[in-house]
Amino acid sequence: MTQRQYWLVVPAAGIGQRMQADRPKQYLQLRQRYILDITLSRLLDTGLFAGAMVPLHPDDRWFVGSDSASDARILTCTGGGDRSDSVLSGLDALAGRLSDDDWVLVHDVARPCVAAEDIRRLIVGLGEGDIGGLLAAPVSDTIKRQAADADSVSETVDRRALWRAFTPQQFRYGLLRTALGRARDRGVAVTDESSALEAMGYAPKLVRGRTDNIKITVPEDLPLAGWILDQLEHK
Ligand SMILES: Nc1ccn([C@@H]2O[C@H](COP(=O)(O)OP(=O)(O)OP(=O)(O)O)[C@@H](O)[C@H]2O)c(=O)n1
Ligand SMILES: C[C@](O)(CO)[C@H](O)COP(=O)(O)O
Repeated sequence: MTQRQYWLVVPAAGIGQRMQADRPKQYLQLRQRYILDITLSRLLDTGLFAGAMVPLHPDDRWFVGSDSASDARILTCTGGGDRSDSVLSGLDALAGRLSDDDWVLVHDVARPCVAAEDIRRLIVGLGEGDIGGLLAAPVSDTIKRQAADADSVSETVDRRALWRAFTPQQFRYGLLRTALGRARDRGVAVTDESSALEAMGYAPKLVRGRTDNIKITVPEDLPLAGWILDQLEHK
């Protein structure tokens, strides 16, 4: 049987508007390291991947000074206007290195607390026959739908079948490239890879992941991520 390669695409072309910092959030520091360097080393140190493609903002001036810039396992390309454009640019830039059946794991650069055990659970949980899937966790809060005035509750939503989508999200290279290309061509907005596959009628697999795999989004997430990393590294 052919041994399939596993590659990473780590979109890092965002500007971090909600973080309100003086630079994109992936270049803020946690324990004297860029978030980008922490995320990439936690992924690559698993030893599971052939390499990582990292789409960057066209005006990025920080990557060149990062530890990752001198890591031969890491390639870069220019990202796009939204996350899905950046991921598609990354997949396009990998053309010729992967065959359609190789696996790609897409992981937000803004999720540095990803645990190696979660990555392994995702890869093992998706059999060779599967189209792919994602790390996710069942919603645990009571969920409200806002009313038209945006200030009050219209209803409480039944949460029993609701999951929060995380990354990594793992799909076959060829199918993911096709799905994201179609979503773009049809003007379908997709905020994750699974949505692009769902739009083609596929049902990606949900693999339960750790809820401390947070996406650093707003300022209060930064100290929380530092604390989570301390716990993960002292286990
Ligand atoms: N055009 C874009 C937008 C986002 N991303 C990446 O997609 C991931 C998730 O996006 P998000 O957390 O929303 O990051 P930002 O877009 O940077 O944040 P904001 O929405 O607050 O501006 C991040 O790793 C981000 O760098 C990207 O590669 N290209
Ligand atoms: C991919 C993702 O992190 C899954 O939760 C999320 O969809 C990214 O969304 P954002 O709109 O870019 O924050």
